[in-house]
Amino acid sequence: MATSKPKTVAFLGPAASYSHQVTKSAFPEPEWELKATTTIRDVFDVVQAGDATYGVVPFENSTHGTVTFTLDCLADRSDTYTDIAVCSEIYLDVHHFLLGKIDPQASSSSSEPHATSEIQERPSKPLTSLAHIQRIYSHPQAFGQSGLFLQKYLKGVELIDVSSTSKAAALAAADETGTSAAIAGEIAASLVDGLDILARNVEDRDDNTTRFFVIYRKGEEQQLPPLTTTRSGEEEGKYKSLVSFTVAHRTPGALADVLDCFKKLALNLTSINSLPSLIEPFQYLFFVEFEVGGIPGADVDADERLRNLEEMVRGVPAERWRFLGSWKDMSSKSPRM
Ligand SMILES: O=C(O)C(=O)Cc1ccccc1
Repeated sequence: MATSKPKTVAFLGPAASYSHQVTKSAFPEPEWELKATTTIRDVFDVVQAGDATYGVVPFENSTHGTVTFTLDCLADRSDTYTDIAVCSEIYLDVHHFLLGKIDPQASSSSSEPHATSEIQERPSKPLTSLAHIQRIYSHPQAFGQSGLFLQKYLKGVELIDVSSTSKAAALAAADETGTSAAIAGEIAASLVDGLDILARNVEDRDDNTTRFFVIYRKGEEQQLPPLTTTRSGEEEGKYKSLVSFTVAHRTPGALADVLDCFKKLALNLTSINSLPSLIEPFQYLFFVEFEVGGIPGADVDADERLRNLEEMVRGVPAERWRFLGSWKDMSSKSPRM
């Protein structure tokens, strides 16, 4: 079958978001055409519609936890994304900056040079006075990862959630009063005109890391995305899979019975999440991510383990069981930067 479609990858934009940074590193241009969307849901829509071969979405952060917008789309409680699955993961070290305009009233003595010591003090000190800042824009994840800094230096200042950190940077730059700031990445500071760096590394922890998923449409001829380089250079393959399901709401031990299937098949769990099922109040849809060992689709043992799991959970039973993909474990790896 001839494929005339351009190789497009959708990501949460605008340019200079963390999603853009990670997408560029894994899907270099001009080989890949990158398509910025306004929301995470748009990424799912574009991939489901077949208008992009892949989509890149943030899934979880080491400091602040699951990105609920992404989990909500994966939950797909209205059966809109029935063809979407995860085929890859990418880890990104995330260091946030406070960007805005330096207060022209601030005396120059208040602007301390930034000490680049090896062990950074947390929360890090602002580079200049922040007394003029009245509002801060950012993605809710970035606010959640920078709580110590905000609490110490910007207590009581209005925090405004927006769709991405790069959108936040654009909004702060557009405020001519100079009283708005954004929490965004260093790349936003250089790509968005008219912003000064007011503070560096405002994240609560130095090891702040976000894991992104690469999604695709099942059944499409899948050209695997380019492999990311490894921190240690090794290419040994452990694979992970993700499933979602509900269990009988009023049966004691129903969730334990499903989890017991993973135990019996020696499938090590790597994450568990839940969201309201929207079937009835306080019933939950569960997401279980687990190690499968070899390459699903190419390794007989891995395929058999997945088949056995599917069979076993049917007898327990798990309801609304959905297989959301398998991919190579990149937890010790980073994208090309
Ligand atoms: O808003 C962005 O830049 C994103 O790509 C989402 C996000 C926000 C905070 C940390 C990592 C990803």
